[in-house]
Amino acid sequence: MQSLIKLRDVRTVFGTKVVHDGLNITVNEGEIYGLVGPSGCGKTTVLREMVMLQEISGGKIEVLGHDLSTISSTDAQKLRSEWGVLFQAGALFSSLNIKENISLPLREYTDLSQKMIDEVVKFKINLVGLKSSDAHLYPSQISGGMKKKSALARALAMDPKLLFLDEPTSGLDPISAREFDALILKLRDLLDLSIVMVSHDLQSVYATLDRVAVIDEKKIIYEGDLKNIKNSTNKFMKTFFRSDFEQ
Ligand SMILES: Nc1ncnc2c1ncn2[C@@H]1O[C@H](COP(=O)(O)OP(=O)(O)OP(=O)(O)O)[C@@H](O)[C@H]1O
Repeated sequence: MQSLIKLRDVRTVFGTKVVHDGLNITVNEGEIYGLVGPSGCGKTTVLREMVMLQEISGGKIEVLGHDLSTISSTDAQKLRSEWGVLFQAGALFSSLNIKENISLPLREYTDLSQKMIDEVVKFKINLVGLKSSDAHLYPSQISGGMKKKSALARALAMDPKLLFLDEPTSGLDPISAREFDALILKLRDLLDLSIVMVSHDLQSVYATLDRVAVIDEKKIIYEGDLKNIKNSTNKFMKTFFRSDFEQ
């Protein structure tokens, strides 16, 4: 199996605060890989480091065969078009409607004609389960679930191999959250995606993840499938995966 993302001995320091001290992570092709851990352990920061929004203080990150610390700006620009990102906050531009939001990456990274862009956007809107008639609505006019779907459609605009999701079900009601889990699984199979997902949502973790990495005390304290979790003696893991320990 090919590994698409490799973090080796990654260190992250903000001022005097050490957030990560030697993270090792391997994300394989085709898997849905989760990052969990206590609040403030640096899950979002790892995701930002993987997509070149945050520099690391030490170690090495490789994504799709590129060492991020030595990559040229041309390769970096190309690499950015090979992944999609769904961040927790500020997902959509409020002054643009759904169609315009999804069009953004196509305008930035391609020279497709307006007609082609409209076709791609129409397809993506359908792919995530929105209606064609939703295209002209603005973020303020749609539900939380629809916003997440729109942001997902935008993340998928460029047909990425890799998708990064930061707490995709946060703020959603339980029904919409489970619907979003199902959508992620469906899209992974349909589009052959590899997905890295930060989550606090235990149901989502069990419904979607193939493997999980647990960050605690600045390190990865567990990396593997969800079956072996109950052998852990770590306090966070015992609390987070409580139902597994009670069986
Ligand atoms: N740009 C920054 N400058 C200074 N400190 C930062 C910066 N970004 C993150 N931090 C700090 O790094 C730590 C990890 O933050 P991060 O948001 O990655 O945690 P998290 O695990 O995603 O948290 P949560 O689960 O609460 O969302 C926090 O203490 C945060 O304050």
